[in-house]
Amino acid sequence: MLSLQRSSTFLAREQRLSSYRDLTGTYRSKRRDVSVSVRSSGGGERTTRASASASASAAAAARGIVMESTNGSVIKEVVDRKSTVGGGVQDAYGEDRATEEQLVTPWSVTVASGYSLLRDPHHNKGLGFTEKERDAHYLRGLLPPVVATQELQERKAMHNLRQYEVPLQRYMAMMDLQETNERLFYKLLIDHVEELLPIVYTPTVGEACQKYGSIFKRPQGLYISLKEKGKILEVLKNWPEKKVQVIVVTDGERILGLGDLGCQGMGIPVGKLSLYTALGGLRPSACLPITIDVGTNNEKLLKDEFYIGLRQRRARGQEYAELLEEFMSAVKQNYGEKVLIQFEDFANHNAFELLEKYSKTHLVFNDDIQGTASVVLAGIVAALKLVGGSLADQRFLFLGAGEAGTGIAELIALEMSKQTNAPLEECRKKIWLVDSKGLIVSSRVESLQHFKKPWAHEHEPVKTLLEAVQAIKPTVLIGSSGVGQTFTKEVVETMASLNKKPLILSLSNPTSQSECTAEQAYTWSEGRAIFASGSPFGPVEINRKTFLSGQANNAYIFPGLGLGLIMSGAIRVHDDMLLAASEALASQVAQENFDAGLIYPPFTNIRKISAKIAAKVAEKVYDLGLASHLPRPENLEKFAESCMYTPIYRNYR
Ligand SMILES: O=C([O-])CC(=O)C(=O)O
Ligand SMILES: [Mg+2]
Repeated sequence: MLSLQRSSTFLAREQRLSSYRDLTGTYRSKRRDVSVSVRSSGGGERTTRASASASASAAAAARGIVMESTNGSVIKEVVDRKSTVGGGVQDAYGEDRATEEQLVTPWSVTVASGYSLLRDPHHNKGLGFTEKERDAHYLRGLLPPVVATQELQERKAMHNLRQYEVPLQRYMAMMDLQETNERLFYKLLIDHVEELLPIVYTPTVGEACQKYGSIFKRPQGLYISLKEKGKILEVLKNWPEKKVQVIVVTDGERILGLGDLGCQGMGIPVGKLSLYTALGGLRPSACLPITIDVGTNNEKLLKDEFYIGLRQRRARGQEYAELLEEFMSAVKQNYGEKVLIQFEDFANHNAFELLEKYSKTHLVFNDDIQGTASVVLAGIVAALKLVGGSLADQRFLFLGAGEAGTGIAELIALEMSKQTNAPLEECRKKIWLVDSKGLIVSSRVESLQHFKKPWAHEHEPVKTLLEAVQAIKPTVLIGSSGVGQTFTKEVVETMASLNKKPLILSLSNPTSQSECTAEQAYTWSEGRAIFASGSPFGPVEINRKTFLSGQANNAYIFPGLGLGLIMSGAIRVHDDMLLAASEALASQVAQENFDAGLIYPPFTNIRKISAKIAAKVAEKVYDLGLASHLPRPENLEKFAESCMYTPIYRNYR
């Protein structure tokens, strides 16, 4: 291990000299931001932003000369740890390989200082700037005298957050923190993951998306609308970070189980990516949230004066396909083929098509189809310890035959086929799906959408879920319908009458859309159900006995999966990687979890779990010959851990 120091040129004084007050007395800058390519003398190219008034510095920087600000201050900041692999030197993600000699050669970037430093969320430390830093970086007088540690700031932030009783207010406070002091935001999220996950993620993020227009303060992520057609590459270039490694993109048509929220779906990519960093250790600057706005068919939003998106109905067909094609090509052109693109919360019809089309040419995966499948398979495999029997001994019934339902069904069938050597087709026959028209059976095959066809087995028509439970006699019941309260008392009671330990998974999000609550599942099954849900439920007390339930949410999988793909330099996603992720997660359920009736490990250990998932995924990537970061690190789990971002404040010297 060695650490890389890079020197940063701070241009505070130049900034001041070139600033003036406008007529309203507001401080204005004469400079225009320009993109500048900064090349280290060692040859590794970095692109950053500098200012035109600093063009001399920029030009010098571009030639690899370390510039000093006009008063001569140069700041060195320690950047993320580097690891030595196979004699060459590689950064934590396998990027920018350089020799040791090159690494000690400084390269320069321009970073704000003084007043601007306090308003730069990536570098701000609040009251955490030391006396020396205050002197060196023009902060004297801009902060009160006290110097507060990050731990103290964390305690204060948590104290303040807990004063809010309304979850949406906590969400807004967290977003404010992310936008003002990124490292403190991640420290909070990592150290209090169980408490804060329901705030920055489901269920509160769902409400935030519904009200996104009215709570909107500062833009987060990148908006690409029909207006940007023909200019998407330019739009991507406007994003300030150049080393993007993962993009989460939505078109907002099916946000959780809340339906079409159009442009306001942005809360989802933002939330998912904050988990990539907090749970999976990807650097915040490597994460890019994107919302593609092709309109919305949500009448309420179209009439809402605070709506932030295009006020038109959704583009479909060729117009939609062309915009997406331009987007996908622009991403590859701008970031290369190793950037991971996670499709999130697209409606069924587009989700399957986009995945099918772009999985051949890009590093893509659909979290709702594949991430959910991987996490649910893990829960089922773990649950077998409590339920008994093998995977092939179970009968599965789904309510909901969309992305999640068919995605999970297919991954279960694949795993079953792997375990038993039975043909996939045979394994699928143990899995039944109910959609809005009843049980999916062969007599309906002509009218079924293509992704439902493999599940049309021989059976007489069955109209309702209850009748389907009675007819199929499942051991496992899975809700993926996006419709709340559909696992009725009769349905759960029937499951309990058929099974000693019925496995019931209510996956739909947010909490309002859950097929049943934890309390209902435990009460109606007389405490015999093994239950997990997509959104979290607290402990339930029945007859003075406490029941816990796990969260079957793709948040267990995508951060580790993403880390594994990125650290190995994967160029394609393969089903075997999803199975590997699933096995890795299932193996993390400890005896004490089982004893408490849980089929998932607690989120408190999630960074360790993510490292294990990443290692297993990377192993598959290497085994399948899809890795571009060579040579393969010897200990993948240690390597994954060493890659992970930590939110501790850095020293500016
Ligand atoms: O976001 C979540 O909590 C899980 C998910 O992908 C969805 O429900 O669409
Ligand atoms: Mg989703």
